[in-house]
Amino acid sequence: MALELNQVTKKFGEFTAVDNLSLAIGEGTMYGFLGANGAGKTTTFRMILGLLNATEGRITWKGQPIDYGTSHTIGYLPEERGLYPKMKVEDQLVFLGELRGMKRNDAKAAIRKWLDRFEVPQNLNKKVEELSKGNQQKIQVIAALMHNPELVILDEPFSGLDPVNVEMLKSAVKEVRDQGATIVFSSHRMDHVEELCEQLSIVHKGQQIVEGSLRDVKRSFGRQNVRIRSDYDLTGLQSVSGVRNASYALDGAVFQVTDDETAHALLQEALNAGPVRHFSIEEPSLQDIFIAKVGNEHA
Ligand SMILES: Nc1ncnc2c1ncn2[C@@H]1O[C@H](COP(=O)(O)OP(=O)(O)OP(=O)(O)O)[C@@H](O)[C@H]1O
Repeated sequence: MALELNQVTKKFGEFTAVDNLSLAIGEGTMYGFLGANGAGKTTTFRMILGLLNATEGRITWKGQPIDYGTSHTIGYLPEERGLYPKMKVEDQLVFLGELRGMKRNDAKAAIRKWLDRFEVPQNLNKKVEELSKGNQQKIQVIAALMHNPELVILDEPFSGLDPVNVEMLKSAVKEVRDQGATIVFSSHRMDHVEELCEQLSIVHKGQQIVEGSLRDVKRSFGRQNVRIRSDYDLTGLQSVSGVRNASYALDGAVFQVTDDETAHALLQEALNAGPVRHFSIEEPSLQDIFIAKVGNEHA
């Protein structure tokens, strides 16, 4: 495994922010790190990067602890974005690239390539404070990727981006992964994680409560969704035995069930109410799993 966390704990005084966390992340994979606010994601990232010391446990990248010597092979998008508002985009990125061991001309070429890629070449000589929040975010993403890092850690990379920019960033991140980088990112958006990640963890109050491949996580959840569309009243169906949860929309309802018999009983009841326009049994979404595991109050 490329990145390994072995029984890592972080305490701030008496408070345990990360509790006995173990992760094994394969080289060239994309890993989703999920959790509600305060779950311990940023603290974990800071420990991986060596910005915080773990209270207990061991963290290695390709078998070695991450330190100053390896830091140029790592790209980090921090949650609290930290650009200098008065500095021009190019000067700022050249400075950050040089800090990561790039030659000036290589940095300049990479900056132009990435600004084109993110469709903002006109921002090269603008001050950061002149840019919109989303465009500042693109600059910070470029700072994390421009030196072709082997390990990329992205803390909430999609927050604050509009849907077009989200797609642009997703495809850039996939490309970086396809070129061999290992990518770990946190997100509150389950759909992004479903789309991008082979493996994932859900942490809750510092503890890992779910871990594995997307497929295994879904299978082991043991529930499926029954979707029914009908113009007739379906509200009585939530009392069908075996229904765990029901949500209603204008054109129908979704019921969480644990077995096929309940699904068929739901179909029968719906047909008793009137014609059914759509019936399907679907695997649970990551959102369903997150809410069931972490609780509605954090969704
Ligand atoms: N330096 C610190 N001193 C004391 N407590 C801290 C410190 N840094 C983080 N914490 C606490 O540790 C817990 C985990 O915080 P962390 O920032 O890692 O959560 P997170 O999962 O990244 O949350 P979010 O999704 O809101 O960014 C929180 O309760 C936070 O208040």
